[in-house]
Amino acid sequence: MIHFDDKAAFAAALTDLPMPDAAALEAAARRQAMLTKPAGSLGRLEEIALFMAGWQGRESPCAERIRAVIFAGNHGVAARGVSAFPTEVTAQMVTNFHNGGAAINALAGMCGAELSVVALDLERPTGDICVGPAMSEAECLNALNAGAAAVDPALDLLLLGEMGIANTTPAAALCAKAFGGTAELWVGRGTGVDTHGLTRKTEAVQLALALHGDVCGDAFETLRRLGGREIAAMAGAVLAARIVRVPVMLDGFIGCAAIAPLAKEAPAITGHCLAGHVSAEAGHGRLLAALGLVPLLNLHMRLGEGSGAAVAAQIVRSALAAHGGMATFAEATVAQAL
Ligand SMILES: Cc1cc2ncn([C@H]3O[C@H](COP(=O)(O)O)[C@@H](O)[C@H]3O)c2cc1C
Ligand SMILES: O=C(O)c1cccnc1
Repeated sequence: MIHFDDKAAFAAALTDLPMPDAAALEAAARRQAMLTKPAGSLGRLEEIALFMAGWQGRESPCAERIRAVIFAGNHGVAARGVSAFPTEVTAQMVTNFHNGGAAINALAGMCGAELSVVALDLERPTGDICVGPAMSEAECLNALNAGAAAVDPALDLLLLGEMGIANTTPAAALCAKAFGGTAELWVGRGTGVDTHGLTRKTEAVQLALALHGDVCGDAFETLRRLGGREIAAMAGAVLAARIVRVPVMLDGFIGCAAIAPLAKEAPAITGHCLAGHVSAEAGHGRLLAALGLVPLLNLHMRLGEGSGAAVAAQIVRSALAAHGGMATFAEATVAQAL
């Protein structure tokens, strides 16, 4: 299991990212070329099969062991009226996840994922990012390691989700810090705030950037100051998954914002990540473009929880079913292209 001993270990891991298995990639590409279809006719399904082959290190990758992890955390900035819902909903939804009643329970079931829920100190919200750092160094490191601990090297695919009332606000701050642009450019309606709520979010992001913008020296410090526990956990999970070459399916705006500070330092961090979907949250499309990711789906979802990632995992399963299950031209005695 991966564990980051201190922030220096986290920073060091970010500068030493493993790459996919070139031999497996080549073998998978050779197999792909022999399957009974015109070259490229399965479009992105072919790319996904090669992506999975490279990270799993085998010619015929599989999607049997899929885990969806939902990290939950509470946010001090919620007190500024930046969400349409009260903060109790975070813990209530955690109970709902355990009872099987949330969207992600149904959707994880459909893609064959086991669901794991990691509640991170819900009774202790982070500090309000407008007046101080979200977390102490120890809290941030703990959150990163909670994410790393959710990564089992034996997984075929890891889906990352989150639950945390108000977390689209720190997510917007992380995007603005990593990729520039005004607060307005990155804030969106989240759970459905009205125009006044949107103004309060914009102001909160502006205050947070004014306070921390110049002192976020690296990815750890940025996550610590502007992020939140579930956000840092997703970042830790992405980096840990990379170390053990487990491919990751990202979900919506918050999950992608979690890796923005990492991507600013090490753009290659997205190499083992697929973007499940582009959510309806205003900044998500722009964020995906900045991360260099092309979403698999655009279903106008704006839920979080890993819901879009779980739907997209079914596309991965389809890609691998074709890649592993189709006959070759030789096996099926089908004539090849002229
Ligand atoms: C019942 C309910 C279930 C959810 N599941 C995910 N979210 C999503 O909404 C929150 C972010 O939006 P904001 O920043 O506006 O609070 C996060 O918890 C996210 O996971 C939910 C929100 C609610 C209300
Ligand atoms: O993009 C998301 O995942 C999202 C958007 C709004 C609210 N919660 C999550």
